Parts: sequence; C-alpha cells; structure tokens
Amino acid sequence: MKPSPDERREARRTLATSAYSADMIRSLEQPFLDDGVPLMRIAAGSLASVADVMLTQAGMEPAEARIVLLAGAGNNGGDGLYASADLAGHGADVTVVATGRSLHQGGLDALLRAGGVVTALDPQAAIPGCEAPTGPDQASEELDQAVDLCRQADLIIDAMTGIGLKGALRGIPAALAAELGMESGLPDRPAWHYPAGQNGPLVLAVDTPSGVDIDEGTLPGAYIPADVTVTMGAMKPCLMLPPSAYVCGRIVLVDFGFDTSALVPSVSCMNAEDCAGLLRAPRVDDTKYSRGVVGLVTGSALYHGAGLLSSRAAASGNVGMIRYCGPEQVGNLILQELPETVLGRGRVESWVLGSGVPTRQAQEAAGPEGQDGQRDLIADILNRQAADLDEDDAAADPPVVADAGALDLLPDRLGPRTVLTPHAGEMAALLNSHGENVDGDQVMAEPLRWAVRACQLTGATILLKGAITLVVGEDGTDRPRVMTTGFGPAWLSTAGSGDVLSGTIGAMLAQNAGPIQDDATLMVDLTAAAAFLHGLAGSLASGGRQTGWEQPLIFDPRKPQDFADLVAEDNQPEGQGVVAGHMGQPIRAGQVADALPRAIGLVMSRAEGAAEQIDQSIQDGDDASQFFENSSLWF
Ligand SMILES: NC(=O)C1=CN([C@@H]2O[C@H](COP(=O)(O)OP(=O)(O)OC[C@H]3O[C@@H](n4cnc5c(N)ncnc54)[C@H](O)[C@@H]3O)[C@@H](O)[C@H]2O)[C@@H](O)CC1
Ligand SMILES: Nc1ncnc2c1ncn2[C@@H]1O[C@H](COP(=O)(O)OP(=O)(O)O)[C@@H](O)[C@H]1O
Ligand SMILES: [K+]
Repeated sequence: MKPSPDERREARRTLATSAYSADMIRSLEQPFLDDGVPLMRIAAGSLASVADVMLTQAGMEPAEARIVLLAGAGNNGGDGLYASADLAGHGADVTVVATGRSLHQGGLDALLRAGGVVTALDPQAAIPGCEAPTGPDQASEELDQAVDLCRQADLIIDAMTGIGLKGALRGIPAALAAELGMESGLPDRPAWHYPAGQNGPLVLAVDTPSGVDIDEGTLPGAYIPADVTVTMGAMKPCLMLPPSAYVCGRIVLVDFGFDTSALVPSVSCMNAEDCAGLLRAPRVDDTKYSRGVVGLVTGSALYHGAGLLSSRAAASGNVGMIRYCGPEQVGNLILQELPETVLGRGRVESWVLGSGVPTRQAQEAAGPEGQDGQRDLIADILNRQAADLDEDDAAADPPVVADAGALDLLPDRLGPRTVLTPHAGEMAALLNSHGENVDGDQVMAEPLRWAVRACQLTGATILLKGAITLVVGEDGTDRPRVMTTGFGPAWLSTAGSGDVLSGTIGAMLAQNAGPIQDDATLMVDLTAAAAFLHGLAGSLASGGRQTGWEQPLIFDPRKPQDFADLVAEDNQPEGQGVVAGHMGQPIRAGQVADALPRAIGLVMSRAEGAAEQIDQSIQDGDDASQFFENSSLWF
C-alpha cells in the first residue's frame, strides 16, 4: 500500500534526524545491492543534480564550469566518477585527480566516454589510459599541479574517501587535503553561512568530507571543509556530531528508500515534533502542583545573577511553580523580578543545583564572604540521591540537574535521573576527578568519546554543551543513547546562558515527573528537548536563522527537479530579505529565558496541528517558523 503523506513525512523526519554507523549503513545497502538496484548510479545522478544547483546558485553556467574531481580508489570515488561523467556529458570541463592506485572501473569508463581527463598522482598507480608519475620528483610536481588546478576550479568534488575511511587520511589524500583544506582543527570563520565560492572554489563532498571520522565525528587529521555534503541513503554520525558536523556545510540526504525500522540509530537529533511530544499540555483540572514544581539551589553569595537566571528559565518553562533556596539577597532579587517564586524548601518534582554556586576552590579563595550554605545543601540533596540508589529506590527522590558548582560535589555513584551539564572545561575537571587525564581542548576534539566516558564513570545522564550539544545516557541496553541538538545560534555563548539552560532542563523534568518515575531512559530525550528549546529561544531572541546545525535537505532521486525548485524558491529575492538578516543580533541570557514561553508555545501549537498559528507567525515575520521547515537557507 502506498504510504499516506503523513507517513511519508514521518519517515523523512526519522531519516533526517537519525544517524547510523558505517557498518549499519552497509547493512542497509545490502538488500538493495542484492536486488540489483544501481545505488551508485542513483547516488551519482543525485550528486550531479546538486552540483548543477550549486553552480547555478553561485552564478555560474554548469555547462561551462571547470570541475576537478578528487577520486579515491573505492566506491566513494566511483560515485564521484559517474557524477563527473554526467557533468562532463553536459559540457563541463572535468579533470579527475586519482588519489589512489586505481579507480572504480565502471566509473572510469563512463568518465572517459564523456570526455573527462584523468591524472594519477601515485607513482604506483595502474589506471588504464593514464600514465603514473615515474618517480618521487615527478609525483611531487604532479601533486603541486593538481593543487593549482583545484584552486583555479569552479567546483571541487571530494570523493577521496567515504564510509570506508580508516583512521586519519594518509598519503596523497592527506597531502591534498592539507593544501586545499585544513591540516587539522576547525577553520576560523564566522558561524553563519557566507556566500560559498567567493574566496575559492565551491566544495561538494561525496557522502562525507574525506578525512572526518565517520562514527565518532572527530577530525583526526587533514580534511577539506565542504560547502555542501551530499550523503547517500542515510545520515552518518559524523554529519550530526561535533566537531565534524561543523565542516560538512549544508547537508543533502539522498533518499534511497532504506528500511531503517529494525535499527536503533547510533545518534539521534532532537527536533520540534519530538520535543512537542515531551512537553506536558496543561489539563482541564490542573493545579500548580500537578503541573510540576521546580526547586532551585542556584546562585550564591558570590554570584547572585545565576540564581535569578535559572529561576527565570524554570518559571518560564511550563511548570506550576518554582521554589528557590539560597541566600537572602538572591531571594530578594528573584522576588523583585519573579514575585510568583516561593522561597525555601518544600515538595518539588525536580531539583536544579549548582548554577552560580562556586566550586570548592573558588569558595575557599573567596574566604568568609563565600560561605552561604549552598554547597552543603547541594551535597545533601545529591547524597540522598545516592542513598536511594543504594536502597534500590532510585525513583524515590526527584530528578536532579547538577550544574557548575554542583559538579565537584557528586557522590561516587549516580543514576540516570541525575543530569550533569558541564561545558568542555567542567567536563575535563569531572573526568580528571575520576582518574582520566584530559583537558578542555581534548574534550572539544572528541566530545562523543568523553561524554560517553563520563556517563560510564558516573552513571548519570550527561549533557555536554556546545554549538551542537550532546546528551548521553542510559538506553536500557548495553549501548548508551546519544542525542544531539544544534538549533541554537552562536550568540547563545554568552554569560548566564548555561544558567538559563539548567533552569529549562529542571522545568522539563518537573513537568514529566510521572513518566520519569516509570522510565529513566526518558531522561536523555527530556534533557535534549530542553536544550532544543533553549536553542530555539536563543534564536527567537536573536531574530536570526543561524544555528549550530541544520537538518539535511532531502533529495528524492525520482524528482530531482523538486530539489532544484526548493532551493531556488528559498533564494527568491524576498527570501533573500530574510536570508540577509539571517545572522540575527547579539543576545543576553535573560532574553533567552524571556523567549522560552514563545518557543514552547510554537512547538506545542505545531503538535496540536494548529497550522494557522504557524502561518500567522510566518506572516508576522517570526523566524521561529522556519526552524520547522525542512528547507531553509541553502548555502
Ligand atoms: N556499496 C555501494 O554500492 C554504495 C556505496 N556508496 C559509496 O561508497 C562509499 C563506500 O565505499 P568503499 O567501501 O569502497 O570505501 P571508500 O571509497 O569510502 O573508501 C575506501 C578507499 O579509501 C582509501 N582509504 C581508506 N582509509 C584511508 C586513509 N586513512 N587514508 C587514505 N586513504 C584511505 C582506501 O584505500 C580505498 O581506496 C560510500 O561512502 C558511498 O560514497 C554509494 O555509492 C551508495 C552505494
Ligand atoms: N557556538 C555556539 N552556538 C550555539 N550555542 C552555543 C555555542 N556556544 C555555546 N552555546 C550554548 O550556550 C550555553 C553556554 O553555557 P555555559 O558555557 O554554561 O555558559 P555560562 O556558564 O556563562 O552560563 C550552552 O547551552 C551552550 O550549548
Ligand atoms: K568524500
């Protein structure tokens, strides 16, 4: 039976927000290959269409374009060769630089038939119809010439390696990538998209940018940052995980029609629909207590503001009430802005601990002025959690968010109902206290590895902050569950933003107290949903469209024109108006907290299918609506 439009939309949402390891991708491909489906030809046709759109968007005539294909010896090179054959067939001037010792035979034949030219860089290359360099000197000369050729090209198609990459790039691919792209680390450039192709050739990566680690999302060595990555069949972890996802450019996912229903994704991305399902809709007979109460032990004698910011977010996060515990001056400050706050302890459905509370070291350095009892109260709450675990009654106490100053008060053993929210520096300190030897830069370079490690060492749910935030926690299986969210603008990295995040998570947990008691694995989804809302609120406050990560555009190989139309539409002159303002404006953390109710309302109204409200917000020029569309700024 033909799927309904709703089913199709749902399937595509799953496709866009689920990433599978290289091994899983091969298992998805296999039944198609067994059935003789020409996946490589479909991949290549899609690549050629996207290349065409890229060139056109950049103001070039595809039939007159100078294209260089960097082709490896594997199937990734094969994809590139068939695509280049298509492009050459339409008139483009195509040169293939073979980076390995051979080329995919079928692809090479097609390319040569279409009039493409091949250069080999490896002296040991055996490629029919192509002479290999005779020795190291000629090889090095040829390499320099290939680099020059690439620099003068309109478009570089990077098909050196895909999911077959092992370790960091070596040899000729590494040398080319270091010259044309990055030798290591991230490029230093503004967070928002800038017109691609202005400072050099356009770069189109085939399946993944060659050199990024497929399953871990790291940058182990040289690679070429892409303007667009066209990925085949399904998302790979490197397209969603930091830091590699930052160098993939706009992602286009070619829908082969894979059946992913039997697989648990390696990484999933939080999105508006899933978030909507996790927000508790108020009931007709609700009371402020049934909607959830958040308790906060945040702010301190040393840092007043964090108490206010976390409270402001919690109170704005769709709950019935907040209780604040802390120094009198901070309580008074909160009451001035949030007179609805109740001061002092009482029954709560979640705790937010530690934002704006000094670490042990900072408190000791401050002397008597830093003594305010906050750390003692936090330690008491955390220890009660640990005692519950020991008594096998983990659900007895409310779930906890442990941030900043709570992170050096953790008992040895925690459960998934405790969320730790370190940034990279705090993560390093946390890991070091558990016997690892790592600094903040190393955490940033391998965020997945270290978030998983922290989860294993502490037993807690881990949220590691960044432009793409990672959440790792229990899945009820022996594999941790990994979620990402990157829907916030770079403007969110501002003082107090983390305090707003902890309050937002607290509110998400309090309104879901019942479901969490039944199922601790929900903690990952709820934490990621809170981070998603935090990002969306940041976007609303900044008024821009720039985000840490954008959902892939889906390419239907049966309807290539749909894609071209979609991109063209998105770049209409009036669309450009939105696009021109896409970077938005700087924000303060308080504005993020204030935008939270709007973010929640938008997400929930979408869940209720109230399309008119979304339409209205589009007419009102509300950029939030664009977060929900699977089309946005092209590149
Ligand atoms: N199996 C299929 O029929 C399909 C495969 N597809 C493409 O095929 C790709 C996978 O193809 P393969 O399995 O052949 O693997 P790849 O082509 O991704 O990689 C293998 C090649 O990379 C080289 N390589 C590996 N590690 C290296 C390193 N560290 N430094 C330098 N070179 C290195 C190898 O020597 C080999 O030449 C996918 O990424 C996708 O692009 C798509 O066409 C869809 C269908
Ligand atoms: N480049 C970025 N793009 C989007 N969000 C970011 C970026 N950098 C940081 N963030 C987000 O901003 C927040 C910063 O939190 P944190 O480092 O704890 O700040 P503070 O301690 O000042 O409150 C986190 O939610 C993080 O995910
Ligand atoms: K590639």
